Amino acid sequence: MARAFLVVMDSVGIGGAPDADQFFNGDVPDTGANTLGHIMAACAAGQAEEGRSGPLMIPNLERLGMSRAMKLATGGAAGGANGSMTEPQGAWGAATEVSRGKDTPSGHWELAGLPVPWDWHYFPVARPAFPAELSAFVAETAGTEGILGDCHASGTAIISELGQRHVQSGWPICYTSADSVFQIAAHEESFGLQRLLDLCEAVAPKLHEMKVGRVIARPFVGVEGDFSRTANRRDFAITPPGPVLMNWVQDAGRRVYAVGKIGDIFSMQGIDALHKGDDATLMGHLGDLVEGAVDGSLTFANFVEFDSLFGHRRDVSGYARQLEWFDAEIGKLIDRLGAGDIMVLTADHGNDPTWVGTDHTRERVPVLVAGMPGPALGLIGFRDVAALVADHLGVASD
Ligand SMILES: O=P(O)(O)O[C@H]1O[C@H](CO)[C@@H](O)[C@H]1O
Ligand SMILES: [Mn+2]
Ligand SMILES: [Mn+2]
Repeated sequence: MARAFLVVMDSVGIGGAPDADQFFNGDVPDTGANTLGHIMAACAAGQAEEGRSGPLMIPNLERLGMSRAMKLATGGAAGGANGSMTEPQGAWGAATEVSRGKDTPSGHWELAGLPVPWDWHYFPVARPAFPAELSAFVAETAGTEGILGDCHASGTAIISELGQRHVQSGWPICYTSADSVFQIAAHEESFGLQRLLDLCEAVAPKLHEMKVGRVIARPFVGVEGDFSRTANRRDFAITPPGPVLMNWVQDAGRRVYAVGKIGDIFSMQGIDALHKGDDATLMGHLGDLVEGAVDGSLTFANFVEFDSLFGHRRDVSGYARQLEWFDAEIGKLIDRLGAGDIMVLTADHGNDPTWVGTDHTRERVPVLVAGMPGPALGLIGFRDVAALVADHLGVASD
């Protein structure tokens, strides 16, 4: 029986969102943002030479139609990592989001068939960013006299700025971004990792009531001048407000495997087994599932490091390296798919590393389907990805 692998390259947008002018990095609208396109251009211009060199080489994504998808998304010139516009080997298209958020849960829920039915709550770009009553509640729950931060920030910048004050005072560092998030950074040793996770879990229901999408634990280690975040991040997200692709698959008696952040993003809804780790580890898990996932199953994977390590950090060379690594690894897995399997490669939003600010960018995303030769998918909606997967598995999509 056919299997499906749905793989989200977190933040690998391809430009062209028709409503980009309504989304911002600071005061600057996202109009013209194009994560992959601008990385390709920087590479071709010799401006992404750290740890790699020359034009972006992503031959496996190219053979599935990446450049064509970008041309379709933007209505513009082909671009292309290797300049090739050869006939794609799989079905390909570009998808547009309707949910009113350019964040990870919005993108993933809609890809799983459930556009977000509400407006998220965002915190203002001001100091303090949080209502006094909320800050007091967080401090009281933490058992501290107050909180640090209370502003929009980049997570790496704020631990370097406030890490030492945090270690000395014991107060948690609370910050937000253009996403609907409440993030708490704390030192794994001086504050305690478990204490941080417990704090996030305890305050999450109140923030979810406010329609803040996620409370995120951001543990870090190190000493003044050398603080660094660890892999122990945890997201406490609002539960999806209705059934999603994974429920449809389970309801048909099939098995659902999740790889990476998918468990957090969907609060484990509709998931039988979860595999976690950094992206290299996740690629190993995905390979094991290409070998061993049972017939008729869905595997839903997220590779987050494009976004977290490079997009938010506006690191063009790093993003290009990650794309080239991912392309080489995913190419091996595509070649190992069984007869009747499909692998859908897509993304949840953009995060253009050449753009201003440090936040996501509103973009269309690629939809490249290995194992499904056929006509171009054209310009579709995010939720059509769920329908495509459900249809392939032969499960009802409602
Ligand atoms: O700057 P860091 O802490 O990585 O935060 C980023 O990660 C958050 C969640 O993905 C985004 O909302 C953005 O703020
Ligand atoms: Mn994301
Ligand atoms: Mn992000």
